[in-house]
Amino acid sequence: MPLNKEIQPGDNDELTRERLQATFDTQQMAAALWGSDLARKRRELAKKVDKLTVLHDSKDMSFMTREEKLSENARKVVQMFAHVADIVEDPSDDAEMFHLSSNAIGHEGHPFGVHFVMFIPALKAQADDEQREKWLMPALGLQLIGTYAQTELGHGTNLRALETMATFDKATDEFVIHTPTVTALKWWPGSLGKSSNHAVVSANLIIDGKSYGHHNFMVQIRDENTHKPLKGITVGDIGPKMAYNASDNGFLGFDHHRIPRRNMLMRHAKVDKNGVYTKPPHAKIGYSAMVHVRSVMIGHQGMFLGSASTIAIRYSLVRRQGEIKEGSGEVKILDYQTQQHRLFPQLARAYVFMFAGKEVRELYQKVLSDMEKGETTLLADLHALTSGLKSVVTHLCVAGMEQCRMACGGHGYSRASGIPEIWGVAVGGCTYEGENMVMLLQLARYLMKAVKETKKGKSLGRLVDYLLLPQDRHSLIGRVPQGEYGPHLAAFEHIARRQIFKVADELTKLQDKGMSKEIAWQKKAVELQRAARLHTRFYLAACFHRKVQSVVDGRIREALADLYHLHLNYELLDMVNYALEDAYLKADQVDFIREDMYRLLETIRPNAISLVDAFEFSDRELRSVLGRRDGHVYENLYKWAKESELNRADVLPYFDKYLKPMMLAARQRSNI
Ligand SMILES: CCCCCCCCCC/C=C\CCCCCCC/C=C/C(=O)SCCNC(=O)CCNC(=O)[C@H](O)C(C)(C)COP(=O)(O)OP(=O)(O)OC[C@H]1O[C@@H](n2cnc3c(N)ncnc32)[C@H](O)[C@@H]1OP(=O)(O)O
Ligand SMILES: Cc1cc2nc3c(=O)[nH]c(=O)nc-3n(C[C@H](O)[C@H](O)[C@H](O)COP(=O)(O)OP(=O)(O)OC[C@H]3O[C@@H](n4cnc5c(N)ncnc54)[C@H](O)[C@@H]3O)c2cc1C
Repeated sequence: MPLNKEIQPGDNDELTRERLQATFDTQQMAAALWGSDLARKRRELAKKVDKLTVLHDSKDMSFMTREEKLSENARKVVQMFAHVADIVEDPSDDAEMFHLSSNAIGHEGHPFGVHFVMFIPALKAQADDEQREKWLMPALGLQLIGTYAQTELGHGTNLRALETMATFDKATDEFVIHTPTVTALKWWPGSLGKSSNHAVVSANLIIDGKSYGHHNFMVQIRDENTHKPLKGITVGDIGPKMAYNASDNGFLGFDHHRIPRRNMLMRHAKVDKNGVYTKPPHAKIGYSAMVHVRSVMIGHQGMFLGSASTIAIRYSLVRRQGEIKEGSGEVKILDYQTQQHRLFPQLARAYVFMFAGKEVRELYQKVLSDMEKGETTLLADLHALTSGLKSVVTHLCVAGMEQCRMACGGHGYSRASGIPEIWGVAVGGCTYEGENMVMLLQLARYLMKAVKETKKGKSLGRLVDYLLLPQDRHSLIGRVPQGEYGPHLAAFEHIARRQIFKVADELTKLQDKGMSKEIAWQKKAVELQRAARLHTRFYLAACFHRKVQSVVDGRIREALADLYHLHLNYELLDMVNYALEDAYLKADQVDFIREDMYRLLETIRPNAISLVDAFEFSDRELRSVLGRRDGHVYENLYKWAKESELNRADVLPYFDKYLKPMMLAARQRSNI
C-alpha cells in the first residue's frame, strides 16, 4: 500500500515514482498539519465541490474583467450558501467555511469577504445582547451584507487621528455621522464599494462638544431592496488593485447622516439617553475585530505559502532542464542543490506558520471567552503576539512565494502558474490589519515593558519568560551531539534576548543623557523592530519544536523533524550576523550549520512531493496549471493559453487600425 495517497491512474509516471518513495503516510501528515478532524472535513468537502458544477469557475478568472470577476464570485458565493448544508458538517465553523470558500471561490474576494472576517466578529465581541439579536442573527442568516469601515483616505495606521464624527443629539436620541473633510472619507473597506448594505463604522464619539475617541457604530448604508445608497451617504469602489480584484474595496462619506443612539456597539463602552458615557473595561477592547483577523491570518498565510510551495515543487519534479553528468540525460530541476535550497526552506516555513496559526487561534479563543466575562488580562499578550506574527509571517510568506515563482522560471511568471494571484493576495497582508512595521513596533513596546519587569526579577507573561534566563557566552552548536538540536533553538533565544536587552539599554542611555522617551524611541526604531522580528522568529522556531515533540507516529515525527532542523539551520544562517556580533557563534560553527543544512536538503528530497501532497490542496483549490496533482503540465499550459481572449480571432482590430497603416506608410515611404 503506497504511503502517498495521492497516487492515481493516469498520473504522470515521474510523479508516481516520486510518490512511491514517501517514508510516511500523507493523510497522517495532513492530520498533523490541519488537525485530523479538519483534514478529513477538507477532503470530504473538496470531493463534494468537485461534483457540484454550479460551484465551478465558469472560466479561468485570469481571463475576466473586474466586473465579470465580481459577478462570478457573487454567483458562486450564493450557490455555496444554497448548498452549504450538503457540503460542510458545521456551517458555523469558520475553519470549515474558509476551506469551502477557498475551494469554490478562491482568494480574490467576494461580496461576503469582510462580512465573515470582521463584521460578524465585531458584532460578536462588541454588540450587547439586544444588538446581537438585532444584527448578528440577520448577519449570520445572510439577510444583510456587512463590512468594517475604519480606515480613512487620510489615516489608516493612526486611529486616534480618524476624522469621521458621531455627534450625540440628546434631543432626538440619535448620533449624527459626518465626514467633515475629503481625508475623512472611509477608504479601503472590503466589499463596501458595490456589495454591502451595512457597515460597522469607526467614528469619534462626541457628546456635548467633548470627544471620547473613536467607537464603532452600526450604519445601514444602502436600501435593502433597491440597493441604492441611503440619503446622506456617498459610496463607491476605489478602483483596481495589485490583486484581490474580485473584491470591491470602497469609499464612503456621510453628510450629517442620522442613526439611533442604540446603533453604537454597546457591549463594553456605552452612552445612555442623557449622554452619560461609560468607559469600556479595557481601552483597546474596540480593536478586537482587528486582533481576530490578525490571529486568523497566520495560518492562512502559511497556507498561501504552502500553495506556492506545492506548485513549485510539483513542477520542479516534472520539469527537466540541463544535465548534472554529461551524457546521462536532462535532470529534474529539483535535483539541483540550488533549487532544493530555494524551495525546501519555504516549505518548512509554510509548515511552521500553519502550526503557529493553530496555537495563536487557541489563545485568541481563550481571550475572547475571558472578554465575555469582562476579563482582559491576556489581551496585551495576544496583541503583542499577533502583531509580531502577523508582520513576520506575511513578510516571510511573500519573500518565500517570490522564491517559488522564480523557481518555476518563465512559467512562474505566467498567471497559469497560479502564483501571481496568491502572491498578490498574500502581499496585501503586509499592509492590511496594521502595516507590518507599525505592528512590529507595537510588539517592541511590549518587549521594552518586559525588560523593565525582568529587571525587577518578574516576567511580563509566558511569551517573555525567557528574558529572565541568563545569557550563555558561546553556542554549543557542533560542540555536543546534535540530538534534538537544542543548541540551535538556544541560539534563537540568545539572539532575540541579546537584541532586546541591547536596544533597551540604548534607550535608557539616550534618556539618561536627557533625551525624551519619544525621541529616543525614534533614534532606535529600526533596532526596536529588529528586536520584535527576532523575538517572533524565536517564537516560531520554538513552536515548531513543540509540534515535533507532540507527534506520536514515528515516521511523521521523523519527516517533520527533518523539516524542523532545516528550518533551524536556514533561519539561523539568515540572521547569523546577530550571532557573530558578540562571537556567540564561531566561523567553524557557521560552517557546521551550513553543511548540516546541505545534508538535510538531500534527506528531504525523496519526501518532497509527499510533504506538499500532505497539504491536500485539490486542483480546484490550487488553480494552477503548473501545480496540477497529475503532473500533466505542458499539454494543459497549451490548452490554457488557447483560452486567452486574444486568441478569439487570428487578427485583432488593432492590427488594421494602427499597425497595418503604419507599415503601409513605411513601405510607401521606402518605395519613394
Ligand atoms: C463565505 C464564507 C466565508 C466564511 C469565512 C470564515 C472566516 C474565515 C476567515 C478568513 C480570514 C482571512 C482572510 C483575509 C481576508 C482579507 C480581509 C482584509 C480585511 C482588512 C481589514 C483591515 O485592514 S481593517 C483596518 C485595520 N487597521 C489597522 O490595523 C490599524 C492599525 N493601527 C492600530 O491598530 C493602532 O492605531 C495602533 C495599535 C498602531 C496604535 O493604537 P493607539 O490607540 O494609538 O495606541 P498606542 O498609544 O500605540 O498604544 C496604547 C496601548 O494600547 C495597546 N494596544 C494597542 N492596540 C491594542 C490591541 N489591539 N489590543 C490590546 N492592546 C492594544 C498598546 O500596546 C499600548 O499598550 P501600552 O501598555 O501602553 O504599551
Ligand atoms: C487589501 C486591503 C484590504 C483592506 N481592507 C480594509 C477594510 O476592510 N477595512 C478597513 O477599515 N481598512 C482596510 N484596509 C486598510 C488598511 O487597514 C490600511 O491600509 C493599513 O492599516 C495601513 O494604513 P495606511 O494605509 O494608512 O498606511 P500608512 O500608515 O500611511 O503607512 C505608510 C508608511 O508609513 C509608515 N508609518 C505609519 N505610521 C508609522 C509609525 N507610527 N511609525 C513608523 N512608521 C509608520 C508605515 O510603516 C508605512 O511604511 C485594507 C487595505 C488593503 C491593502
